[in-house]
Amino acid sequence: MTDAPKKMLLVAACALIDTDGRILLAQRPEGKNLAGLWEFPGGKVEEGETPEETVVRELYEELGITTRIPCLAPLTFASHTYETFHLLMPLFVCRRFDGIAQGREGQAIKWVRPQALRDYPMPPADEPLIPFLQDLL
Ligand SMILES: Nc1nc2c([nH]c(=O)n2[C@@H]2O[C@H](COP(=O)(O)OP(=O)(O)OP(=O)(O)O)[C@@H](O)[C@H]2O)c(=O)[nH]1
Repeated sequence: MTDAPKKMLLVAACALIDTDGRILLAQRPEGKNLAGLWEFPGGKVEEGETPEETVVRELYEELGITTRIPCLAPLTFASHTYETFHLLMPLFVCRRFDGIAQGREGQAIKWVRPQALRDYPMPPADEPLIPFLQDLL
C-alpha cells in the first residue's frame, strides 16, 4: 500500500553572514513544531511572492534586518519529507544587509562559526546544508 501524496511546502531561507564569517541561526520558539531547534531565518513563500521576496520580507519581520534581492545568492536547497508535508527549501546567502539582528518574535538568535554549526541541533532538513556553508566560508 502506498501512502497518500504529501503536500509540497515551499519555504525560503537565508544564511546571513557577518564580517567575521559567522552565520546567524535562530531558535524555533516554544509552541511551534520543531521547537528549540536552530534554523535559518525564513518562512513560507506566500502566494504571488518569489523566494527572494520571501527572504527579504522575513529577514525584516523576524530580525529587523533590511536587504535587497541583488544581495541574495543561491547556495543550495533542502528537500526533506516530514510526517505531514514535503519541504522544499532554497537556501540563500546574504553578506550585505543593514541593521543589527534582533529576535523580534521572541526567538533566541546566535552568530555561529561555520565549524561550530554542528553544536546547534537543527531540523533534520537542515543537516545536509551544513557542509555547503562550511565549504563556502
Ligand atoms: N525558516 C525555516 N524553516 C525551516 C528550516 N528548516 C525546516 O525544516 N524548516 C521548516 O519549514 C517550515 C517553515 O515554516 P515557517 O517558519 O514559515 O512556519 P512556522 O512553523 O513557524 O509556522 P507559522 O509561521 O505558520 O506559525 C517549518 O515547518 C519549519 O519547521 C529552516 O532552516 N528555516
